[in-house]
Amino acid sequence: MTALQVRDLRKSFTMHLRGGVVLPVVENVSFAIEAGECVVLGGPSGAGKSSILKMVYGNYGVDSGSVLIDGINLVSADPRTVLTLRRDAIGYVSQFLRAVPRVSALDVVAEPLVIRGVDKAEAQAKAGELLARLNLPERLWALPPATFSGGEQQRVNIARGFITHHPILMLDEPTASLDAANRQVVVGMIAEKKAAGVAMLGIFHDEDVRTQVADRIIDVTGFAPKVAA
Ligand SMILES: Nc1ncnc2c1ncn2[C@@H]1O[C@H](COP(=O)(O)OP(=O)(O)OP(=O)(O)O)[C@@H](O)[C@H]1O
Repeated sequence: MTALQVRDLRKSFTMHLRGGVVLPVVENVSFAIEAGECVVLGGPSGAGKSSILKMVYGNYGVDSGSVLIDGINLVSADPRTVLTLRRDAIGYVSQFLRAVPRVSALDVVAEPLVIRGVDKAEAQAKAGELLARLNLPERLWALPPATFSGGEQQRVNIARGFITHHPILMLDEPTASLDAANRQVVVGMIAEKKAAGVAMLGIFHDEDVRTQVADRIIDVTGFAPKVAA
């Protein structure tokens, strides 16, 4: 079953502070992701991997093209529909945690479940399970993550992104700051999402992780804009 269909996306950036210079980034971006499949975007730095991920999630506007989820085109959907899709259909695990002051790591992780109406104690229990699995020392759970190390913050972020069940999940370098042991924990968590039928689109710079998780690698240099003759 196709979970996500991307058709003919094109993106350029207009540099308004640079006399309106237009920088084309990608064009003709088309691919589909099946339920239970993990597709990884590959290609050199600056080729447009992050831009594609952000377009698919609706964070970046596009020049043209469509992103279809459940028959809805996220690119042209109104903001309320985009929010509904993000609540129910498509999740995003970013590379960095947006730490909220005074909220404990446990509650940062539990929050997406609480927002969806899960009982707070139950959500915290699930959050604790994930943090334990990701080897975040229990003494840190009650503290706000603002002062945590890069790898600790990333693990809080991963736990927060994986605690809900979205049928589609964007993974933006979720293992970038992790040590080898925790990278393997994340590889295992991704395998479980696959088994649960989740369709994933990700960026992984770590080659070892990439080979373990990717069912298919899309080289985004194939979407480089053709220079006008
Ligand atoms: N907000 C922006 N404004 C202007 N140009 C941008 C913006 N975001 C990205 N770009 C440009 O678009 C191109 C693609 O960037 P992008 O971050 O998508 O590449 P990437 O393949 O993810 O790179 P990396 O592997 O280094 O993260 C780059 O040339 C970058 O300078």
